[in-house]
Amino acid sequence: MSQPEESKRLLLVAACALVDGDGRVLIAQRPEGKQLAGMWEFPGGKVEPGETPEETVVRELREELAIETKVACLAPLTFASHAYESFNLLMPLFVCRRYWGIPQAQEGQALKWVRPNKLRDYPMPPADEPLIPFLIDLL
Ligand SMILES: Nc1nc2c([nH]c(=O)n2[C@H]2C[C@H](O)[C@@H](COP(=O)(O)OP(=O)(O)OP(=O)(O)O)O2)c(=O)[nH]1
Repeated sequence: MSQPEESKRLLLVAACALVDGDGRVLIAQRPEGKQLAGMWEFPGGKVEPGETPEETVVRELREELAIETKVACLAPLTFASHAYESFNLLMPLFVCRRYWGIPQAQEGQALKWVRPNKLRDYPMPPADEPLIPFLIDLL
């Protein structure tokens, strides 16, 4: 049964558009068995207690993609706010153009570098759709 509106929790997730030298952004496919499986998303994850969203992105890029970056290399672009059935998502989206290493999927997820105007060819979580025009404008 879905939760009543007023008891839905607010989930803070920090995500990152990693940009390469050609102005393409990296998306990752959510693995089978997870919520929203098969959808293409921006790397990131839940902000853990005591973390800033920027620290979350640095950690998640290391865990998911084995690349290193720094808080100072993250620029805020926009945010997603979406009411999912069981929680309300608030997701700042950062842009990162400076990082060390070559992204390699650490959790079996498929990865793709995509031009922002092609992002609509990939099914993304509903929260992500409003983010696409900001990336098209930027890149
Ligand atoms: N990383 C990321 N998450 C997104 C995007 N769009 C979107 O709706 N989400 C949602 C999916 C999840 O409910 C939540 C991210 O949680 P997560 O990836 O850390 O955690 P998860 O559900 O995979 O579960 P777990 O790793 O904690 O087991 O945010 C996106 O572009 N990137």
